[in-house]
Amino acid sequence: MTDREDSSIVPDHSRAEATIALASDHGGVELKALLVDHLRATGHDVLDLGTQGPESVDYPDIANTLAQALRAGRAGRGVLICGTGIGISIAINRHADMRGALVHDAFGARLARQHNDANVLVLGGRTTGPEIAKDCADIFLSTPFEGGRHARRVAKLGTPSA
Ligand SMILES: O=C(CO)[C@H](O)[C@H](O)COP(=O)(O)O
Repeated sequence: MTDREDSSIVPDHSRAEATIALASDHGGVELKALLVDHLRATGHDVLDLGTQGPESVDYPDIANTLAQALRAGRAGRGVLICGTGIGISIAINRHADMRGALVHDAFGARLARQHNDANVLVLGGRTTGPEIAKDCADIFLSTPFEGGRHARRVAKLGTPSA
């Protein structure tokens, strides 16, 4: 049997692409746990990158860990959470290949995909309630990018000129 015939050896990139990576600092750890359970219960493959407890950790480190996981192809999209979502949003958007969208409602979650082709949903664990967060995650993960005029604008995000 060749490697190509043995599915245990050939990496399943389509499965990794469908995987959702989640990560939070201590300010988002409870909401992350809730979303991990929710996404698994609704049939998603989930990669939980921590943190796992109340100990204080630094949100830039968490954002960098998630960026590395997406870049390595371990997941196709990410969810990041800190207390407000602000710090971890700033941190993830320092990576040129990451488009993190700090979202507070369903409308923002939908437009973050349709217009911005965001690959990382950012939430605030101390600002967004569990039902709204689940709604945001469901919409974010099921909404396609519209392309067209938005593709031109998204392309410009990668080439700041001033
Ligand atoms: O929201 C955040 C960053 O934007 C952090 O979660 C927050 O600053 C952590 O604060 P503390 O150390 O007081 O728990």
